[in-house]
Amino acid sequence: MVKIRDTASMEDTKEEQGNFPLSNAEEERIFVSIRVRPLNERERARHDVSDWECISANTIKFKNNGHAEQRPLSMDTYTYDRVFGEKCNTKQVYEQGIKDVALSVVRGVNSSIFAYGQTSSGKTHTMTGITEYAVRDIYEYIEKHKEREFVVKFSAMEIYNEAVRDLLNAGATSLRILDDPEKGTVVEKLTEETLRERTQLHQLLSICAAERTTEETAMNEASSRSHQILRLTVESNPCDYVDAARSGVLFASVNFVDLAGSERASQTLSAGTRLREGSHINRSLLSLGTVIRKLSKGRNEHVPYRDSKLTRILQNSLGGNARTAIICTISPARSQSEQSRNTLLFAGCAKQVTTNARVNQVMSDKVLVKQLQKELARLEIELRNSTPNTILLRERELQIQKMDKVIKELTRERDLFQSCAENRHQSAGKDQLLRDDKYSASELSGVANKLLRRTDSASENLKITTSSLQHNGNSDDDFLLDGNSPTFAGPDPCHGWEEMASRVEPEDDCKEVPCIEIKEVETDHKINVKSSSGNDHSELNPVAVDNTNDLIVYLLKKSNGSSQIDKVDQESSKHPDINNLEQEPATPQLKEPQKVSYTLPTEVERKNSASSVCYEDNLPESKLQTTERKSSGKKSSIHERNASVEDVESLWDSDAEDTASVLNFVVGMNERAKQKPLDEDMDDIMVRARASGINKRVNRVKGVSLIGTPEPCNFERQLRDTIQLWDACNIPLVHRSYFFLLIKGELSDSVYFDVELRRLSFLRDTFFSATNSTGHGSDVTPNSSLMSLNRERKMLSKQVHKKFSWKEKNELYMKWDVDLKSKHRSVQLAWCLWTNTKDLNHVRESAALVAKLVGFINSGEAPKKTFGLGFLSRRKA
Ligand SMILES: Nc1ncnc2c1ncn2[C@@H]1O[C@H](COP(=O)(O)OP(=O)(O)OP(=O)(O)O)[C@@H](O)[C@H]1O
Repeated sequence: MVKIRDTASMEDTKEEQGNFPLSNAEEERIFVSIRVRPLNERERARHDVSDWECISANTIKFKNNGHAEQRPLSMDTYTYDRVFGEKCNTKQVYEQGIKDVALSVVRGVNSSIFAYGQTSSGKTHTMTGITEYAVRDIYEYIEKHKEREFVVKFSAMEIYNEAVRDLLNAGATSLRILDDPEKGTVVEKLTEETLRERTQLHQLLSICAAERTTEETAMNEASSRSHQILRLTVESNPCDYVDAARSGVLFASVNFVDLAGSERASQTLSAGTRLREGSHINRSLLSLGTVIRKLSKGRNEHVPYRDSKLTRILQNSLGGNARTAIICTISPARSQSEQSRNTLLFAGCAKQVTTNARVNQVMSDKVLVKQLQKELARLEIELRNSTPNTILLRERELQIQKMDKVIKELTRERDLFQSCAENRHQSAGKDQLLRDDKYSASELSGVANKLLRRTDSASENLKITTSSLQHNGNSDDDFLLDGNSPTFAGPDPCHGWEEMASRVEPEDDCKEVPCIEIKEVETDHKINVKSSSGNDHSELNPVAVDNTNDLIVYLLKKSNGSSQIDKVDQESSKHPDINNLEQEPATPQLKEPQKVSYTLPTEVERKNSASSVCYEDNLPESKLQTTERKSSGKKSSIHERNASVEDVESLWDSDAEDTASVLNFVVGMNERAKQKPLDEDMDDIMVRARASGINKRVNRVKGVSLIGTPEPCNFERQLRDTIQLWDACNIPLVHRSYFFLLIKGELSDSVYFDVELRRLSFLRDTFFSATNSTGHGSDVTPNSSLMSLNRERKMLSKQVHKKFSWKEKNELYMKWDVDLKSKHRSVQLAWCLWTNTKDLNHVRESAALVAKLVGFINSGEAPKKTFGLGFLSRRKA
């Protein structure tokens, strides 16, 4: 449905549309007119008088003429759209209102013209003329507008006793009433008429008019007892003043309805067939009246259109999609006054009814198919033309997405570096102070770089081999492997960081940082000689022993015998705690030493003992001799001199405190033992050593040669095994750091190592045995451990990147700058990765821990090489 457009373009059609304004046709009242016929012959014969007078164009007045017997009417004037008196002809009735409604059909607007009134009031007489005029005007309009195509369909039906008959097909059965969603109520089996059938229509109308003329003479005897409907349906292409698509078809119909007489049955004095006819007529008219009355009230209540065939067929015309005009005909005779009054009341109700007419546009099947075909062709053309563009567009969208990603990544990096730059700028003052400090971050980071590089080369040789012992170079590049540094078989924890360190800040200065000497490591571990490896040392061959400790024990046993060792143990049990010697002044009275039985009962230890490479075992005899010569070159040869306090002091004062030197010393002691009992000299040595305040070295001497306290090789082995297991189990650096904080160079350290080794071996055997085939022990190579570290680092890196937002990371970096005083981004990042946590408090604690570690390392109290953060240590002054 398309609403009628209220535009100036409609003005040119007003002339032919008459007075009925189309612009207000969207919602309008039913056009109601009254026509009063003249008194007919019969009425005149009865000397009936006319009681109705049209006092204006739209007002009719009842003339009471002073007849006393006449029941007074409730009102005597009635106003309608138009009233036509006795002297008005049908053409005037048509021209003054009906024409405009009837011609709406050519513009696609439904219309209906009713004739309502009592029998013989002139309904048929009026409608016959109006239909003729309307059809004539419609055809004239069609002929006048040759630019438009019209299809006119004509049908005539009769509703008689609630049955619909086709008046143009006498033999047809009753017609069924169907509901069309687009065209409204239609009657099946419509007879189509074209312009060529115009003659037939006129013939029909002429016949009707002739019949009515005959009826006039017979009056009620020829009265129509049915409702006759002539329907003219017009299909056309849209006119200019309708806002409709050109491809649509206007579809409208005009109904000319000649109703049956509205008189009451009682007034007809009929019976039988007439009564039955009247009941049906009254039923239809009663329904029509009810519909009109309900519509006139304007309420949204149910309108009983389906109560009768008449109202059902005229549903659209009554308050629906149609313009409607009702001509109420009345007889002026006084004898018909009450009927006339009823008709006027009906007209008054009808006047209140509004309809909502619209232009009906219907897509015919042919037009619809054509339109769809056109649309399909257009879309196909568009698709063909747009295909390359679509592909190109998608490619460009992908490019844009990629560029967006790159831009975001670059923006992120830029922001990160900007924040770094700001942090550095803010801490410039602090940096200045740090530069003055020997422990400045830049120095540390530079040192870290260099150490990392060195560690890299060193890690390739980390397996303890004879060659590593042979290495005694003093060059800075090899300082990590010099004899003063504790060596271990595991991979360097720093190794995995070197790549990041060198990548992030390759320009860092590399400063030499000598390792903390091994002599600073307090190795006060006591070892129960008998349980060091579970071997029977009395049967040991010096070449076949597994480790240094076993070798020492073997040598001692060989020189002094088991009884001597037992004696030493007994003697040592009387000695005071060696740790107390540091705090207490030197005194010749020995305190009872703390006896800590260091047992290695675990399978891990036993495996290590069997698999770990022993310095001495792998030390070729020729090299050993070389070492001995070197030692003898510096100090008086132990082989040549018997061990004495001077020997011990000079030995520990010397820089050659490597394991080989210790072994040389032990060998010398062994040879000396062959000549003279050892206990006297050793007691003498101990007393004098304490007096000279070199208790650490005394402890070490004791550990090496007298009472079996932990000696360097054992400590190194524990450390090495621990680190290997750390690597094998991917133990985070934070744990390693905490562990090293426990190590204070005391006898109790062995307990920590023991527990740690047990725990790690359990972890490795339980969780890492399947994934890490190399496991722990000599199979762990630096390369494999490095790969493991890198894997762990990558894994943690992913986790950290997921866990930390950039804001958190920046906060973390800032915290690092403050706490660690390190601008070395790679160190910070590495720590961040290793800590593997999102809890910033924990990270801060870790940072504080690292700072503490750095201080710990710098103070010389920790074996820096054993720390993953050893490279952070400063150059010794
Ligand atoms: N305006 C008129 N001028 C002259 N004669 C008229 C007029 N109206 C009606 N008549 C005549 O009155 C007679 C009855 O008219 P008509 O048949 O049209 O009435 P009706 O309302 O159709 O009756 P029915 O309901 O019984 O069909 C006819 O002979 C007709 O010629």
